Amino acid sequence: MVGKYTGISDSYLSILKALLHASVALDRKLVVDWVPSCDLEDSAAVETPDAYEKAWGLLKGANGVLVPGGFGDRGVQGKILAAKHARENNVPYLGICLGMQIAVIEYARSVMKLRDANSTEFDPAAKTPCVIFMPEGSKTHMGATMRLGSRRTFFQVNNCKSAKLYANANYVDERHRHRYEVNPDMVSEFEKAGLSFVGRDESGRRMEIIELPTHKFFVGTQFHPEFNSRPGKPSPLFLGLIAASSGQLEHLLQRTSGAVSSPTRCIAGPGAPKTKLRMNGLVSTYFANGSSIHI
Ligand SMILES: NC(=O)CC[C@H](N)C(=O)O
Repeated sequence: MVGKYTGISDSYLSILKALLHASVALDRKLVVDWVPSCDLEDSAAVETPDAYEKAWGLLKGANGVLVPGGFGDRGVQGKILAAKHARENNVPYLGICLGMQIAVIEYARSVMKLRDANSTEFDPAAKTPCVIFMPEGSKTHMGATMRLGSRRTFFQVNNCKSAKLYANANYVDERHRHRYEVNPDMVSEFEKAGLSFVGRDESGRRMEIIELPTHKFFVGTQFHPEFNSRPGKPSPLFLGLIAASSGQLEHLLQRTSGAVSSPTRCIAGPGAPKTKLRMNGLVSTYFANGSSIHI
């Protein structure tokens, strides 16, 4: 988990719970390594070399990377570097809200060679504004100008990983909390360069889900899937992240997209599950030993 408030354990509580719900459903013991995004930045190599080494060591050792939501520019460069690491090394990535926006910025800068690409949240005069303030908000009044609450996302393609995880639904309702969005005028340029916008709002102009089809699991959402995750009803995208991080994604996608029916697993011996119950078509089992996955 690469964030700004990693020292305060409650800051990302809903994310942590959502990771846990998904890990339980997939029989994996969750291990979260907290990586302060500032410590990944070049300046940290000079100012706090021990913290820099530690942060990069944790990031490179992770089976999956999650960049949660956030506001303001402190630590943003570190989050961009984390997204780049995940993208280039085929490490499963889930970017939520700001975590999606910085993945878009990273793609523009590294792949499309648009070095000036930025969000106008961090640089209001950005030459290549790939994330912009939503037109209907007020720049001067921060109160009550956020796009908040449950909104509908329509899948644009049905063979993408996120649509399969949501059981091939035509649309999903998830909760929002943001002021900025992907610049709709740059979307076709991004798509030509290989970044897919697989979920959009009803107008088709507001980007809700990004995916890199060639990557093991590289997904970003403008919405916050963690807010709808519950024990026994894990968020589909968190299931996807945990499954991809523990080598189970193909199997999970076959099940969630209805390609195969849910098999019941039989395991005998000392590592046999203590409890077995069925949730959402997933066989959920709890192991005494528990193979761990690191996020
Ligand atoms: N919740 C978030 O991550 C917000 C992202 C970004 N700061 C925005 O306002 O759009």
